[in-house]
Amino acid sequence: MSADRGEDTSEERGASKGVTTVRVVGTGLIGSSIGLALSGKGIRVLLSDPSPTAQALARDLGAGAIDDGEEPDVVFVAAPPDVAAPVVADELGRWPRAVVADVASVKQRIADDVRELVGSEHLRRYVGSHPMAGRERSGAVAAQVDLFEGRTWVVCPQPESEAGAVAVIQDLAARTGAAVVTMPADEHDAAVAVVSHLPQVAASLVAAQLREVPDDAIALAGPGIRDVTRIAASDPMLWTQILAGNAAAVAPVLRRVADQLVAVVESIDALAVADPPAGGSRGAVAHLIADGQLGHARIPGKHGAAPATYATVIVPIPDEPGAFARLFNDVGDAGINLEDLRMEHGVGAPVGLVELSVLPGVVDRLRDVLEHKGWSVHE
Ligand SMILES: NC(=O)c1ccc[n+]([C@@H]2O[C@H](COP(=O)([O-])OP(=O)(O)OC[C@H]3O[C@@H](n4cnc5c(N)ncnc54)[C@H](O)[C@@H]3O)[C@@H](O)[C@H]2O)c1
Ligand SMILES: O=C(O)C(=O)C[C@]1(C(=O)O)C=C[C@@H](O)C=C1
Repeated sequence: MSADRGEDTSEERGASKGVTTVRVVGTGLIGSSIGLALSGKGIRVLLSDPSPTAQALARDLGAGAIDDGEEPDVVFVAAPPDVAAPVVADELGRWPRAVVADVASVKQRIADDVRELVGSEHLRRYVGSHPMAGRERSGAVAAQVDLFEGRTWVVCPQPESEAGAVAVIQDLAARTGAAVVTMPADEHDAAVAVVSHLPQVAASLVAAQLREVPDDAIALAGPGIRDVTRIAASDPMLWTQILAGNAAAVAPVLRRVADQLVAVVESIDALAVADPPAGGSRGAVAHLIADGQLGHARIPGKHGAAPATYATVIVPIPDEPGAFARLFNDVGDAGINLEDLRMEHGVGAPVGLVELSVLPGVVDRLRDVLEHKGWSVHE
C-alpha cells in the first residue's frame, strides 16, 4: 500500500489510464463537480442519487449520464458524512471489481465504520479521500467544472488499501486539476480540525452576532466582515455531521481558542477604563494581532505553493452587462495573469468594486494598462 505522505508527482500519474467508467453516488455540489471535471477528461460518468431531482439536475448540467446499471471501474461516494460509510459498504458489495472512494470531510471515523460493516479483507478496494475545495452552497446547481483546480485533494489510504487502488484515486484526483497529498486518516482529521472546522465555527459565531444588529449598523459592513463570514452561509445539516464526525479532534482546538479568547477579553477589559494601568494589556493585544499575522502568512498559495503575497488593485466597474468581460479583456490583452479576484457590491450605488490580485512585479504595468484603457484604479 502507498500510505507515504507527500505530493503526487506527474511521474506517478497514469494509474487511471484503464479507467473508462466512474460512478458518482450523491450528485450534490461535490459529486456533480467531480462529474463535470471527469466528463471533461473523456471519462464516462454515471450519476446516482436517491433524490431523482438531484440526479436529473446533475445530468442536465453536464455532470454525466443517469446510471443505467453498467459496471463502473471506480465509484466516488459524495453523500453526506453520516451516510458515507454504509453507502461505501453497499458499493463495495455491489461492484466487486471497482475501487470505491469517498470524499467526505472526515476520514478516520468513516474508515472505521466501513471496516466494521464489510470486514478488513474488503477494505483493499476502499480509499478515503477529501478534496479541500468546496463552497458555502449545496447541490448540483452550485457545482463547478474547475472546483478542484489548484486545490489540495487529500488521499487517506487505510493499512488494507491496495497500492493500485490508492494510485487510481490519486490519479483521478490529479486529473481534476487538484494537487494530491497523501496522509493517514487520523493526521488528516487533526489537520482539518484547525484549517477547516475551526474556521467554520469561528465564521458562524461572528456572523451570528449580526442577527440583532440594527440595520444602520449592518449598512456599514465592509470587506472585513464579508471576508470573515463567507462560509457562515454553509449548510447547517452538513456541518453538524462534519463537526460530530470529527468532534474528538475539534474539541481541543476550540478549547484552546476559548482560553485565548478569555485572555483577550481580560486585556481589553483592562484597557476599557479611562486611565488604563500599565499592566501589559496593550502588549497582549498587539501580540494577538501579530500572532495572527504569522499564522496568516503560512497559508499556502495556489497549487500548494509557498505562501504568495500578491499586490492588489481595486477597480470600480459599472453594474451593467459586459463590464466584467471588458475589464478581463483589457487585463488579458496586456498578458497579465490574474492570481485572484474578488468583487464587492457598493451599498446603494450602481457600481461594483473588483479587487484584482497579481504578482507584485506586474502591478505597476497593470495599473498603467487599465488607466490607459479608461478605468479608474485604486490601491
Ligand atoms: N461542501 C463542501 O464544501 C465539501 C467539500 C469537500 C467535501 N465535502 C464532502 O462531500 C460530501 C457531499 O457534500 P456536498 O457539499 O456535495 O453536499 P450536497 O448536499 O450538495 O450533496 C449531497 C448529495 O448526497 C445525496 N444523498 C443523500 N443521502 C444519500 C445516500 N444515502 N446515498 C447517496 N446519496 C445521498 C443528496 O441527495 C445530495 O444530492 C460530504 O460528505 C461532504 O463532507 C463537502
Ligand atoms: O470554501 C468553502 O466554502 C469551504 O469551506 C471549503 C472547505 C474548507 O476549505 O474548509 C470546507 C469543507 C470541506 O470539507 C472542504 C473544503
